[in-house]
Amino acid sequence: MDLTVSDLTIARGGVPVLAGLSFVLEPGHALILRGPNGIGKTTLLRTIAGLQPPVSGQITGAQDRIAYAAHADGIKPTLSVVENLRFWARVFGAGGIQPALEAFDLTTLSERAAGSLSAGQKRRLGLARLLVTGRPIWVLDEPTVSLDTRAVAMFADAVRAHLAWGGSALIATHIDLGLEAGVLDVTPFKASLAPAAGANAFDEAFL
Ligand SMILES: Nc1ncnc2c1ncn2[C@@H]1O[C@H](COP(=O)(O)OP(=O)(O)OP(=O)(O)O)[C@@H](O)[C@H]1O
Repeated sequence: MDLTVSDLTIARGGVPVLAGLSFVLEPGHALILRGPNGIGKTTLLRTIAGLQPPVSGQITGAQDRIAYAAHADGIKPTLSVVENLRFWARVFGAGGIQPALEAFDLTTLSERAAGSLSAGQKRRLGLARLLVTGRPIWVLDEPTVSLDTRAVAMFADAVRAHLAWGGSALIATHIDLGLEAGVLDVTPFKASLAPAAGANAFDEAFL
């Protein structure tokens, strides 16, 4: 099933950031989300993931089908690497823990407390989590932060395998992942700014 976004307007802190955005993401395809800092990429991904409502417009095909990886890794520091994956597999009712460990070269770290991992290792665990969700649409916000060249290649391989399985991915990134993917540049959808008072509003829900 496609993920379809129609005439979407989104806001952050009460200020519209993007307006009139429409696109379709089909199974087996990836879209790279591009645009300058602060334009609203994270806001768009959060809206598609259902963490905030749109101001207007429609999102269809997203319900219970999205695995979202935000800037934060979302890992449980006191659980081991393998316990983290078991936890997420149980939350999503899926599995495939061993392949997830292997895909991100985490097998030798599987009994380590996640809180004791390096930043790049934590990021690999956060991404391995995607594989145990069983969810078809990956929505990823700067997934390669802290990753070295080898880990970026592991991640790109995992995305390719996901697409080959019939999944899809929407990825905000500033680097070239070497994927066959479309580009969604949101720069033309920048909304005109609301009055200055609105622009200063702080939205705690984003923390
Ligand atoms: N907690 C907040 N409350 C209100 N406004 C915020 C908050 N956090 C960010 N903003 C503003 O919302 C706008 C959109 O931010 P967003 O994080 O979606 O941009 P982005 O395109 O993902 O940026 P980047 O490339 O820097 O990650 C920016 O102008 C930002 O200053």
